[in-house]
Amino acid sequence: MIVTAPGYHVPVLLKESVDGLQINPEGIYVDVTFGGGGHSREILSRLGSKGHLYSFDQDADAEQNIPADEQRFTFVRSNFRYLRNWMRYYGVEGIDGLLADLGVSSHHFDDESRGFSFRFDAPLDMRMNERDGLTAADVCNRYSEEELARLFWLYGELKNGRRLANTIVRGRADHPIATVNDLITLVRPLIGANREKKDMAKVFQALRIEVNHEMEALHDMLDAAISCLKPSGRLVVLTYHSLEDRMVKNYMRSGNAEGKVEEDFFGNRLSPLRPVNNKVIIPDTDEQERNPRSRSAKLRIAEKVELE
Ligand SMILES: C[S@@+](CC[C@H](N)C(=O)[O-])C[C@H]1O[C@@H](n2cnc3c(N)ncnc32)[C@H](O)[C@@H]1O
Repeated sequence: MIVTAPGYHVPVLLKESVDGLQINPEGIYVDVTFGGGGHSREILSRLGSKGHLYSFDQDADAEQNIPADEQRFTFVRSNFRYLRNWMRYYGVEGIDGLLADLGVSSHHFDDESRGFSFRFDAPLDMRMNERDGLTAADVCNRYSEEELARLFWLYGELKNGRRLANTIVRGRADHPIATVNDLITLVRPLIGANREKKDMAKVFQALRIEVNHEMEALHDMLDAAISCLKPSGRLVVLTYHSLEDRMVKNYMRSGNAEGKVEEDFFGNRLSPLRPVNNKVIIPDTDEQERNPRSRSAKLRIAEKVELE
């Protein structure tokens, strides 16, 4: 039976993603995005007494979902970009599979106090790890117009990124941006009423990705995953926007973010990973209806190749 943390987060493509790990009951697995623990609990349900699961989350709130399974489960309160160091710390020489379910959880969007959602007024924070780094308000107040335009364009895919950036820079000169409502008041006039929800979500997504350095962390984690996986070990990744999906796709095909495939003298491909599903897996209409937050999900699976 599949058990999930009620109210915290509904896991996406739960069966398909955990099936993708091809679990060996005695193997060592890593869930780098523990959240509500839905995927972790499903992995644990398929492990025997000698298997082990290490689950990462940088957000303290996730700790409330830690299962009582000390023998087979270790929670790592850290950014997943430090995966390799943590595996070394725990004396793990190779892992049989890694699952990543990227981004934030429903808990983040539903928490009225953390500034992830434009539905609630709160300090404009958006840090998953509240112990570290710039808040979204700091980004809005300190970044240059050029830097703001780049992040709205790149991480929000907003065509009017330049105008948004210019409006923020002019607005903050009168009144520093501190809260969700400060930001909404400034940018709302630039967003068409018929697209308000969609475009506001993109503005917030862009800031969240920047605040949490999500692309850089993903890059570092994928490099670390390649070096930690045993031959035939599985890499399973769920993404929610096109930039991160492109990076995952490139890594799975070529072992690097650029998608550049190295070849040996004879023209054989030298990629450390082999995609298992050439066609991306997405939630069916039933899951999309049950869980609207699954709508943008894309699942990719790859296997570590033993290079000679
Ligand atoms: C989409 S949720 C995962 C939900 C989980 N699969 C479940 O079934 O409940 C993503 C989680 O990963 C965490 N996270 C995102 N980026 C992270 C990073 N770079 N390092 C550690 N945790 C991260 C977030 O705090 C969030 O709790």
